[in-house]
Amino acid sequence: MTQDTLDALRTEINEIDSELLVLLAKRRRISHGVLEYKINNNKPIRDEERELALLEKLIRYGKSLGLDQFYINNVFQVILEDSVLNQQALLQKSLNPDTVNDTHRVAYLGGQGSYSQLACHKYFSRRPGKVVEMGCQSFEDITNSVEKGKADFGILPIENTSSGSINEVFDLMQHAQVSIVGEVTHSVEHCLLAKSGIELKDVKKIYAHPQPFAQCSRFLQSLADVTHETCDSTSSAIKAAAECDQSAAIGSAQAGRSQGLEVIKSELANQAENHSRFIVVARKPLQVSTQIPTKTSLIMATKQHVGSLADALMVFKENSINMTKLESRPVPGNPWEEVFYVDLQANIADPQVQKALEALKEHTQTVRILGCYQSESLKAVEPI
Ligand SMILES: C=C(O[C@@H]1C=C(C(=O)O)C=C[C@H]1O)C(=O)O
Repeated sequence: MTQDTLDALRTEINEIDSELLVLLAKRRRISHGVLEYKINNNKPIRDEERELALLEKLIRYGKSLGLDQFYINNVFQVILEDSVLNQQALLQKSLNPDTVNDTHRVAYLGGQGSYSQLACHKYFSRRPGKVVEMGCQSFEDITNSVEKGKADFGILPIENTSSGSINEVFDLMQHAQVSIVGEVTHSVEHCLLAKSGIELKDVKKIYAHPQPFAQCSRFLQSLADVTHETCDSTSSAIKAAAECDQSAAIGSAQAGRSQGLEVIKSELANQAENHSRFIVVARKPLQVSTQIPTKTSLIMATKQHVGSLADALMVFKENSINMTKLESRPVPGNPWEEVFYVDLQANIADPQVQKALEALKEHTQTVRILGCYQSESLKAVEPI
């Protein structure tokens, strides 16, 4: 094949890709039209039956064109998720008009290339408006900026599939005067990053934030004679590695590239599926439509009786409310006292949920609602 034939084929591929983009944009616009029907008729945004029928039909048609089921399913799951999350974000925007600003000042941990910055980009990509990024040095700086009105939103990592709950953030939420207004899950692909020419055997020091150190503990144990230096964010770890010889940092390939570092080892996390869930906080709570999947997070201190936690949890069961997370944390200054963080699949605008929260008072000393927000974890429908 000649260079000219290759160029001609690539031109054709470029044209097809552009056509695909035009069609994807058109599909998204039409799905916004469907939203109007759902608003007027008070229907849930997600229609799983329709999604399943659509996927099955596409898989059948795709097969007749020589495309396999796995490929079609993967492509269309991404398209459907985008369609549903965009409709939900638009609906939320119409319900909370005072949050619709031209610019959102967003505080997150670290700077260029931090995982929090990637989560920030993902969350705000579905929300119109310009994002002004405010990289911070600590989680406390983030909540302080939101409390003082220096930032409109803060992004905080709350849990990870490899290292579990991020206790520092749970403890901060006990007292921070902020509300949870959203969540975003982002896959975290840890790589070992170093200056060009450095190989794994040359590395004597690894820089990272404590979370990546915890999430890659198995890989780190396999290295002999390597020291670890904790940094306050992934971006500062990458900067440090960019300035030192015989050293490396743990971060995303993308972040490493932005500082001229190369990937010398990838897939470092203990779990192959390494995802972090971030919460988005703001000063004021949001109103969430009952037409979309919603989460409510709360902190409660139960009474000091035998079985009081069990009694409190029974309230959720009796009201058919699904609990997706329960976490206990000590109360600073009160040894052996605990508070419980609870995530519910619930909307506080629902009378049944209000009834449950009222009943909860009987079994608790305090209950504080941390926020009610759009749940972004959509469970994909599975065609057979
Ligand atoms: C667009 C719609 O809303 C959602 C998105 C769908 C899509 O993008 O095809 C299908 C079903 C719904 O979950 C719809 O109901 O048709």
